[in-house]
Parts: sequence; C-alpha cells; structure tokens
Amino acid sequence: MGEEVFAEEGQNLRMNGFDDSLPISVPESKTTLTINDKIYVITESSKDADLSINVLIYFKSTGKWITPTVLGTKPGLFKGHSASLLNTDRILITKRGSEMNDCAWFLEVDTPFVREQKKILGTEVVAWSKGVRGDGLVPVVISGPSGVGKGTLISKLMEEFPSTFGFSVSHTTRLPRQKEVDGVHYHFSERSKMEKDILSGKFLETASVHGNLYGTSIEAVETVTDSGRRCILDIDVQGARSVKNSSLEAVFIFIAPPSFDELEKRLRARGTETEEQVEKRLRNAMIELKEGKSSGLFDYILINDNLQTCYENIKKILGLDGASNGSSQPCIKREVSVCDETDQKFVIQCQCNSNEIENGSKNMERFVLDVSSLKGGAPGRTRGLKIEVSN
Ligand SMILES: Nc1ncnc2c1ncn2[C@@H]1O[C@H](COP(=O)(O)OP(=O)(O)OP(=O)(O)O)[C@@H](O)[C@H]1O
Ligand SMILES: Nc1nc2c(ncn2[C@@H]2O[C@H](COP(=O)(O)O)[C@@H](O)[C@H]2O)c(=O)[nH]1
Repeated sequence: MGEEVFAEEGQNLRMNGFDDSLPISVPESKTTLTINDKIYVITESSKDADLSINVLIYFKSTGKWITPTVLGTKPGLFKGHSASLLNTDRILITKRGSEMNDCAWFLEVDTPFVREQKKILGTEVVAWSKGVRGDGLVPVVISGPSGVGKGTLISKLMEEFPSTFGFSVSHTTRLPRQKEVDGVHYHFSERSKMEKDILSGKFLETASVHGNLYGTSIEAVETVTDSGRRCILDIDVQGARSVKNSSLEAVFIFIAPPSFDELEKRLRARGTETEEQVEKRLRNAMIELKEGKSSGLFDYILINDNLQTCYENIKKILGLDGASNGSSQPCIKREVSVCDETDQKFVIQCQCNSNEIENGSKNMERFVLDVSSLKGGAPGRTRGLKIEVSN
C-alpha cells in the first residue's frame, strides 16, 4: 500500500487544509492514494441522487495539482466508492450500489498501457478498466495481406454466430467503397480529425496502411465487449504488433494465401482498387507475408486455399467446433455496500435486491473479490477477477 499522508488511505475522507489548495471545488467525499511523489485524489460529484467519479493528481514535491488525461470509459453513476492500491500500478475502485458484475473497476496509473500513453501524449495519464470475472474470451485479431479473404471469413463467422461475435469497427481515412456504410464497415474519417483523436489517446493502435491511416479505437473494442460478445479485429500486421505490445490480450491469427499469384487474382477480381492501388497492396503483401510467417507474432497461421476448410479451422481455434458455445458467465445481481482488504482479497458485503428479499432469501451476503491473478488491463477491461462466496 502507498505511504499514508493526510489520513487513512483509500477511505472516504475530508482532508484538513489540503482542500484549500485544490484547483477546483470538490465535494467532501473523496479518497486519496499515494504512490511515491503522487497523491491520486478520487472525487465524487453528484448528479441527481447518483455520483460521478473524477481524478486529480497532487505532486508532493512541487505542491502542484494536475488534472490527468483520463482514458477509457469511467464507471457509470453510483452511490459512493472505496479505493485500494494494488501493486503501485493500479487502484481498485469498488462501487457502492452497483450490480456484482459492475462493482470492481481499476484505475490504471502505471501499467504498461498507461506508461506508453504517457510517452505518446506527453501528459499525466490514467486509464479506467472494468474488472471482468474469469478470463473471459479474449478478442480475436485476424491479420493478413489485402485480398487474402479476412473480411470474407469474418463475415461467415458473424453470420453463423451473430450473438457470439462483434466486429471492431475501425477508423480509416480511405474513401468508402460502393456499399460500404459509415459506422458499419469503418468509421470514415478526415485525416486531420483522426490525427487529433490519435493525439488525444482514443486509439488502441493505428497504422499507415497502403497510404491511408487505419486505427482501432478503444471505444470500438469496448462497444463489442459491453454487448457481451467476443471482439474480432481485422487489422494489418503493424496493427497486430501494436496490439501484441499493448496490454490487450488476444488470439492472433494470420491468414496467408495459397500462393502469391492467387492473392493477386483475388485482389484484382474483387475490383475495388485502381491498378496503382492493387500494385501498392501487392508490394505491401510481400512484406506482410514475410513478417506474418516469421515473426512469432501470430499464434496461428492458416492458409486460405479452400474457403470452407479455412473457415472450419478458424472455428476449431475459437472453440466453435462443438466443444464450446463461447457464452459468457451469468452475472450475480447484488448491491455492494462494504469492502475490506486482506492480501489481494477484498471481502465485500452485499445487500440483495429487494425482490430477492421479498422472495425470502437472506438479505446480506459476503463475497471475496480475488485480484491475485489479474490479466490484461486497459483499454477497457481487466480480466481474471475471481468472485467467490465467503464462508
Ligand atoms: N478461399 C478463397 N478462394 C477464392 N476466393 C476467395 C477466398 N477467400 C476470399 N476470396 C475472395 O477474395 C476476395 C478478397 O477477399 P476479402 O475482401 O475478404 O479480402 P481481405 O483480406 O478482407 O482484403 P482487405 O484486407 O483488402 O480488406 C473476395 O472477392 C473474396 O470473395
Ligand atoms: N492497423 C490497422 N489495420 C487495419 C485496420 N482496419 C483495417 N485494417 C487493415 O487495412 C488493410 C486494408 O483494408 P481495406 O479495407 O482498405 O481493404 C487490411 O489489411 C486491413 O486488415 C485498423 O484499424 N488498424
């Protein structure tokens, strides 16, 4: 835990004298956590009967306050919080008055993702990440040269398993093709707008591909995850490498053509690019094929010769060949009211929903939130959370 400064850390408190130097007027309810020179102050501001959460950083050595760049989606409205420091790289925030599957959130303050974003943005950065029970189903990155059939394979998957998979809609500066719909196939963007969004940290990864900018926004992945579906990313090899280096865990699949001639044939037959663009894409394909097959970046390399065979192989990799239906765990609906810490385990006292009380079940229960095997992290989700009934 961080060193104690003004009062007991991680507890809601009023900071004597400290408040006077706050850059903005903050409500009385706040928690502080100290990591070396920085004090993270987590405040709650009221919106009707509910609260919204905000973060400020106080530098002890200079006496200066900073409002950090906050990445990710912050927890929705709630009725109070507790905060505990985990391994000096993230703060566990437990929400009161929330459902069990929404009670544990992480404010990442020094994870690899946050450190990378600090370098890119040149500012103090923190990132919100929602705690997800179990390992969940990690996103699927599908990569390979242009024209190899990635989009065709992904469409088949989405058609057969519409409630299991969700497509991460990328941003691009390239012009839409006929029949491409903004917001469905891509978010078609002006270069200047996309560059601005990159600088403000909205993207998980971006790359210059065949002369245009392409990128996966954090929101694109979160939108799919929030819908309870497994996220599929169709990105180039540069993008796959960036995702691999980020804290987002994923399964990496590289799709290769049976031959270069066949790739060229498919790309030309698709008829969506000019001759100049086809040549550029084929030149880039040579590099991508070399990198994809040799870099160790990909967990699986599949040759898309016969479309149906390749599709069946993808299904096998994703456990969709009958072994598993990929459904997510049901959530437990309970109101969180108290949190205590014991060695990477947080005991949470919960109040049942009123309809459960009416049905005669007991109205208070204790759960243990075990954070000892967290995986991944921002953007958006921290997996590996265990929640068990306390004896
Ligand atoms: N196994 C296959 N055999 C023959 N044709 C195929 C096969 N797979 C896909 N195709 C065809 O190849 C063309 C390119 O496929 P697709 O558009 O899915 O490629 P892609 O990898 O998504 O390309 P890009 O990266 O440019 O978006 C399409 O016309 C598609 O119908
Ligand atoms: N790094 C990223 N690459 C992306 C993304 N979205 C798509 N792509 C790749 O770009 C090429 C060309 O796509 P096209 O639609 O113009 O044919 C292809 O290889 C895609 O995989 C992204 O968000 N990031």
